[in-house]
Amino acid sequence: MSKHKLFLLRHGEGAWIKENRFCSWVDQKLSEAGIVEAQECGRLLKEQGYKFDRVFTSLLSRSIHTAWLVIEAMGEEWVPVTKSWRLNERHYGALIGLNRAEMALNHGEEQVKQWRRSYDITPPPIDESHPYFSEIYNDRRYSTCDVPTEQLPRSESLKEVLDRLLPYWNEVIVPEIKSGHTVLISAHGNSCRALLKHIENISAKDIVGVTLPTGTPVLLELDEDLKPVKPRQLLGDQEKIQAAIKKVEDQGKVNASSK
Ligand SMILES: O=C(OP(=O)(O)O)[C@H](O)COP(=O)(O)O
Repeated sequence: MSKHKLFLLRHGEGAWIKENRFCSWVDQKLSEAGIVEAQECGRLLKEQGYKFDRVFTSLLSRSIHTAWLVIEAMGEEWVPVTKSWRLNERHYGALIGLNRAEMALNHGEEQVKQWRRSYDITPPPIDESHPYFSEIYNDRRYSTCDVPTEQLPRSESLKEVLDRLLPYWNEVIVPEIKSGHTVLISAHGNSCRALLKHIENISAKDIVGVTLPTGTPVLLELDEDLKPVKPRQLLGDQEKIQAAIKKVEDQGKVNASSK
């Protein structure tokens, strides 16, 4: 029987989604469309009668703004919001800022798919010569983390995302859920995929086929041990959701719309 409801949300569209660039730890804001997506998401959740007691976000503005817009649209701005780097998007290393369609042209679509969706392939690391290195590592927010800046990732596979996320999940989020609180996690495509892999016990092979669109809440109904009691539900118009998933998948093809 379902005892707990947990909501995972990939933030609304970010500015670089239009440009088809790997965004990752670069702090791009929501686009105009992303703002609307987050507001519509909040309205949908309200209409369906859901309420949150705790909200968790990454340290990246797009996940924080999405959370704010959602709870504002629900008329629930008072709900506590807690932020951690451990919910940040996967660190895409040297791929940060690159265009996916150009990458597919240069390295092949299959290689780009492996970089994007495989479980244990780590992209090449970012180094000091990378155009976004200092913007990321000199940002004041990363001096507040529970590890020194030098120990923050320089590139991550999905497995490595799960490794850094799990302590936070187990020590901070799980106790909130078990105490009876309904939790929204407003995070990113791959930090949500890592968490889904863990909660739903998805195999390394099958996680390759899991893609999350922006601004679409994923409802997980869990038993007292936080095991799913039914398949995950992506809330909203199912046709639009399927089209949005395909659009994300197609970003890694040579003929993707924005190059
Ligand atoms: O920043 C990113 O994800 P986000 O938009 O969920 O924060 C990544 O660049 C997503 O890229 P991917 O869909 O190729 O894994």
